[in-house]
Amino acid sequence: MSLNVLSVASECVPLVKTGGLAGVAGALPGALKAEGVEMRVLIPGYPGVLAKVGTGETLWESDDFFGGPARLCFATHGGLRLYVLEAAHLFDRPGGPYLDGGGCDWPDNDIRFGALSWMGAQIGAEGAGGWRPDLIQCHDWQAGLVPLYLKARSVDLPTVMTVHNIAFHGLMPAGRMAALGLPGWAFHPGGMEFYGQVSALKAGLVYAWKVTTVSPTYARELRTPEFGGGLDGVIRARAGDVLGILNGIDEADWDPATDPHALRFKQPRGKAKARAALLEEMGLTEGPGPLCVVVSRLTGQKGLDLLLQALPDLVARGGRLALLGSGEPPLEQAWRSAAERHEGVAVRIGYDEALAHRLIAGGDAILLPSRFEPCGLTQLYGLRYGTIPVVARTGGLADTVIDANPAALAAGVATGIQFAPVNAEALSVALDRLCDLHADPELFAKLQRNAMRAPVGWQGSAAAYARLFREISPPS
Ligand SMILES: Nc1ncnc2c1ncn2[C@@H]1O[C@H](COP(=O)(O)OP(=O)(O)O[C@H]2O[C@H](CO)[C@@H](O)[C@H](O)[C@H]2O)[C@@H](O)[C@H]1O
Repeated sequence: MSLNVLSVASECVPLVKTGGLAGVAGALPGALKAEGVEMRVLIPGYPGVLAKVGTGETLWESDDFFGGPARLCFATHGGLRLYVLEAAHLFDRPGGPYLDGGGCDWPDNDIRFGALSWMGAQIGAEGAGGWRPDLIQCHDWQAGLVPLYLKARSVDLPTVMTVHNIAFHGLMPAGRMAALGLPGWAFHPGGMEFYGQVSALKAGLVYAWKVTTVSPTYARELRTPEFGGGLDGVIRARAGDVLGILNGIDEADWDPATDPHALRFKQPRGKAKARAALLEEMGLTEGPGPLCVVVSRLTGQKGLDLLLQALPDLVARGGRLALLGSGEPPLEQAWRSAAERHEGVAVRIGYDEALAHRLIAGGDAILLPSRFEPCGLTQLYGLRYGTIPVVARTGGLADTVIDANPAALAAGVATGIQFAPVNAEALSVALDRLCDLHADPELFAKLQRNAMRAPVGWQGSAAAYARLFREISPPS
């Protein structure tokens, strides 16, 4: 029997993307279709979204929705069925979904995403345009208040809180509770309170029926003070309800044989042209070592400051590095200077989807020295393109890459390199191992073939989500 699921997300590919959450929110509806789940996505009507989906049918409207007029409309785009929350006073702004043009959080993000969550609960309670969800999936803090809004309305609808990154809590001053229509009874340490403030993510973790995160290892790590971001106690308290389900990637979008952005190939040996084109595009010369690539947000999480420290060793071994990223200004600056200092290093600061494809197609290896990584997507793209992932042994990186240790090499199952602990020395050793493997073309090609065969799609994970959804929503 078909199951209706509403997914509430602050970003969704192909409409708006700042990071991995958008890829997951955009891919899950398609992947779940085969499992008999109809998933519709509720997203904010940012200008870029409205420009793409146009004016849909109005399903709900109000003159005073958190301080201004708003309407909910239904639209379809690229196979997605969407509920778009149009509220100009909240979402019609320049800049990104969360930050203004200067890179600062919008001061009313709590209201903006509180409003999104309220609308999720509204659709849960009353349906929209004749469609009613059997369950709501809430992505990260921006949708964290949905389960609480439902509870406050005494609506007993199953909810799943999905954590893509526990580092973002969605904190708001307690004084905002009235404006957000949040119930005072939930403001205590066992509820939504986090050290005197409201945490939207904590509300989701406490009041959702189930909690998922994007890899089994991250699900275990979240129970520890090191990775739990102050919410490890809540996760431990709900241990029986927390499940790690690995992300997949969109295998049509990320297919080396059909990629519209890069030179195409089917076998590792076919990568040579994409590699040569990439060296040229990035202004790098051929070297004796591997061509390493990075596509990443530039934040402390991603550990790229560690790579800056390990860089001289890599370059000394004839390695090359091409990096695409944007994020924290000091890191952007440090990478710009690294490119000036080292001839073998090229850096592009910015967000560029097409270049990301060319980097992943042309690289020999993709580097993810993350301090924590709930799942990670670029190592999965790397596997699919035979671009060997060199990863920190944490979260989803530990779950998706098989280290090329002697046993795995002998068994013919190795797909990449893992390192631990996550520091510059261990990363240097890993890069040294990469150089050694790369120096043996036959062995390296074997690794690449293994990588390209590794399962990176949604199939298994979509089935796991569907099982969980069915387990908690009784047949209607
Ligand atoms: N400068 C740039 N130009 C072009 N594309 C760029 C880019 N910078 C990043 N990207 C793209 O953005 C996405 C990043 O996804 P990740 O999973 O690697 O990390 P993120 O930390 O955003 O996601 C969080 O959520 C996801 C989804 O659950 C988890 O996998 C992850 O571990 C968690 O931290 C990838 O699709 C990547 O190609």
